[in-house]
Amino acid sequence: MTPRLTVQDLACRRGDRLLFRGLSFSLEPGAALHVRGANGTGKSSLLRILAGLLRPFAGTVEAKGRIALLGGELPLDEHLPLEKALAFWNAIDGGGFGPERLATLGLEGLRDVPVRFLSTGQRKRAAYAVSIPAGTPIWLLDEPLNGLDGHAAGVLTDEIERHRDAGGIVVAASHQPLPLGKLHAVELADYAA
Ligand SMILES: Nc1ncnc2c1ncn2[C@@H]1O[C@H](COP(=O)(O)OP(=O)(O)OP(=O)(O)O)[C@@H](O)[C@H]1O
Repeated sequence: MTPRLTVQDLACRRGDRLLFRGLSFSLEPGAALHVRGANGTGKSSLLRILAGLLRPFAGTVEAKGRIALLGGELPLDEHLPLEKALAFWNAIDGGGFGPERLATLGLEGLRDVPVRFLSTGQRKRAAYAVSIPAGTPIWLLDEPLNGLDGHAAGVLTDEIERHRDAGGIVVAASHQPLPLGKLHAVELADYAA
């Protein structure tokens, strides 16, 4: 299936505040959208709407293809060693984080370390491992490079670009510049209610 992500006239309300409204875009294979905006403008909320985890206040989201979300939290048991915590999800959805994936993400030396002891950047790399399964066509990435050192940021940037070259779609929310080619951008302040 050729992936596509189309949003029409989207509005988001959190609590009693309308964060943005009138947002529309359509992404084709290979496209990447940078969602920009100051803290609290609704970047994470938009990603959760796109992932189907939050109901929009108005408008529609049409996704063709499976969606993976790299959110702000690490969905791993904090008390388990990293390898066992990942294996839990591997058993459930046949995730693709074998030894090769751990090596790519620089996690192979951390298999026996309890998740709660991982550093900020290590947690981010583990989040990629568990949240972005190989072969998922639409990637939603919340602050994709925050906390990563230069090497890890390069590895993940290359991975994102390879995903696009293979026809994948990326929506990345960040208030920092993203070193990705041919980026579309949307500034949430332009859609503030
Ligand atoms: N469950 C909730 N109920 C009410 N308000 C919420 C809820 N979750 C988030 N908000 C509010 O919605 C607004 C947008 O939050 P969101 O996390 O989407 O912003 P953001 O642009 O991603 O911010 P940041 O750059 O700080 O990560 C914030 O003011 C936040 O307090």
